[in-house]
Amino acid sequence: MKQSSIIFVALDYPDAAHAWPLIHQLDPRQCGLKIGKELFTAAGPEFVREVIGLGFKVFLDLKFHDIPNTVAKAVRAAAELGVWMVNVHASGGRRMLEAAKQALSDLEHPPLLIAVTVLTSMNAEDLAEVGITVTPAEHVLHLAKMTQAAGLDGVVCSAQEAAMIQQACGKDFVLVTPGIRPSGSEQGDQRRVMTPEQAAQQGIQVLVIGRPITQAPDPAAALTAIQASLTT
Ligand SMILES: O=c1ccn([C@@H]2O[C@H](COP(=O)(O)O)[C@@H](O)[C@H]2O)c(=O)[nH]1
Repeated sequence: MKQSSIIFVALDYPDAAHAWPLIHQLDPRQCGLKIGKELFTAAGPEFVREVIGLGFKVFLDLKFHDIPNTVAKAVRAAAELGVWMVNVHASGGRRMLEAAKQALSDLEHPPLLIAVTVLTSMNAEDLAEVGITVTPAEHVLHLAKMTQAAGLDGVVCSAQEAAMIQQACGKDFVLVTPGIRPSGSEQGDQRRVMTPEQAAQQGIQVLVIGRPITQAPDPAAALTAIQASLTT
């Protein structure tokens, strides 16, 4: 049986004041919250603690990408905030991934540590421009295998790559998929996309959804409709 997917709402808002109206309409038993670079830079760690205090699982999506020592310290600081999941860029390399993992090794309840493979906004042309001439899927698979070998819990990828990664890394390896677009919704800057229904059918553990919810006239209703579509 496929396990059920949990939706993390990407709170891509300019500050806490813009985020709270939606948060107050959400139920921590129904969804998690993703706090990324924009909101974290504006609202800071105290906002993260407040949201966790309300009972929400928080995915701190800061995509650390730096030298191993710096990333290890950043991941540790994120864990001490009490977040449920934190991420780094797999392209930081094996030693960076291992240092990040090691930084959490003495914690009784460490957050899930995952690595971004290829951003869902990138297609083959984008990759070629940065000197990567294999297909996005090939590069994703390479980075996913390296991430698993370094001991991390999973990867961020497109839902389009889920089956391939599950086959190579097993079903317990956590897949986190942004680039989720209900049919008819705007793709925007995303390039490797899939509908929520198709993604949920793949047994993906975490679906990250931002603008299709946050830019909807009634964001809470948009989330409810997407959740309902996953179970029908
Ligand atoms: O490869 C990646 C990694 C992270 N993201 C983040 O997910 C959300 C997606 O938002 P949408 O509005 O649904 O496009 C956003 O916060 C990104 O920073 C990603 O899209 N792709």
